Formats: sequence, C-alpha cells, structure tokens
Amino acid sequence: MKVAIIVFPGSNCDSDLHYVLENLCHVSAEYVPSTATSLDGFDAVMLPGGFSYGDYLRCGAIAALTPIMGAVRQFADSGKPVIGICNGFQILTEAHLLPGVLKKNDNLKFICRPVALQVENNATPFTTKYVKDEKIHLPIAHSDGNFYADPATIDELEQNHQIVFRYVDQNPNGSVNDIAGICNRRGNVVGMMPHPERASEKIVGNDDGFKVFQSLLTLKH
Ligand SMILES: NC(=O)CC[C@H](N)C(=O)O
Repeated sequence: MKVAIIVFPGSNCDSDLHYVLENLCHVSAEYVPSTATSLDGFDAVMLPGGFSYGDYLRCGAIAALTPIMGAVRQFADSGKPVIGICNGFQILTEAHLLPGVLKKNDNLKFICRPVALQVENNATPFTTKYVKDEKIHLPIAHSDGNFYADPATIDELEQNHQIVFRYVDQNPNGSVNDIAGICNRRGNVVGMMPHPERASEKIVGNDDGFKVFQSLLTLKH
C-alpha cells in the first residue's frame, strides 16, 4: 500500500498524516505537491487539513484549481480511495468531487475542541473497522465546517447512505442534519471535518480516529 498525501501551500496536517501512516500503520506515504500532475503508483490519496492558499477566496477554492486535482479526479473516477480531512474536505467540495459546501460556523468563530460523533456508514474504505452507529470522539479545528447543501441534495445523501459521520449530543457549527462527514455515491471519496489523524494513538489521549487508517489497510492492494 502506497498513500499519496497532497501538499498545498498552507497545508498543515500533512506531516500528522505522514506520521500516522508510516509510524503507526507501517505503510509507505509520500508527499505529492499540488503542482504534480500524476498519481500513478498510488493506492490511496489523502488531502490534509490546513489553510491552503490562506483560505482565500473561500476555504479550498484555489486549491481545487491546482494541477494535481485533475489527477485526483481521475483517481477518484477509477474507484480508488480518496479522503479529504477538514481543509481537504473543503477542497473536495470546491472541486465538486463531493456535493455541498462548507460555510462559516454559525457562531462565526474558529472552533477547536473534541466532539462526539456517530459512524453512520461503515461501508466506505475508511470506516469498515467501525461498527455501524459506533459513538466516537474526534477533535475539530475549523472556522468553516458548517456543511450545507440544498434540500434535494440532502435527501439524496440521506437516502443513499452518504452521511458517513454525524455530530451527536451537540452540533458545533450549524451543519445541516448534523453532518460531519459524507461520501460520494460510489463510496470511495470521503470528506470529513473532524481530524482522525490527531486522535490515532493512546499517548495523545484518544485513538478513536485510528480505525479510519486501519480500515484502509484492510483493502486489497
Ligand atoms: N484544520 C483545518 O483544516 C482548517 C480548515 C479551514 N482552514 C477552516 O478554518 O475552516
């Protein structure tokens, strides 16, 4: 298994992902700059969190137009696993690889704290190690995590089991239907606002996110 971690100017969770993949999962992870045009030889792609292009014009809007995103689209179209975490999720929606948008949090503040989540869909390449409806805690750290899509799109997401993670107990940012993470129709492209890579080993106080990466390892490659 060889995983590509896409690095945009302003990404800041790329090395966290690299650490989890190489040191905790013992798989090969390689940084791929946003100027690259090929993802040949990779088995999975991860778009990390951060502040790509300083969050101008909207979070993820400029990153979505970089050369590597053509290759990410082809990779996703071939059915291979792609995950976008936080800013990575914003980039995937801006690139229309996932539906909807991430708006400003409804309190207009940057929120950095652990949240309670429920795993709604455990059939994606990043969630098979979870039990359906499993309750977990992961940290969030964003100012634009308020997922929105028009009612018809939300209905479609609900009916096709494309809600992957939902906030429970309390919705931190105002997202529609308490949505914290979604997948595309095929299930191979996942976007999530919480940060599993920041909660992947007991020494940091929480390893609820590690199953995201362990799930990927169970795939044939
Ligand atoms: N941690 C992140 O990826 C932050 C995402 C984005 N820049 C925001 O503040 O919403």
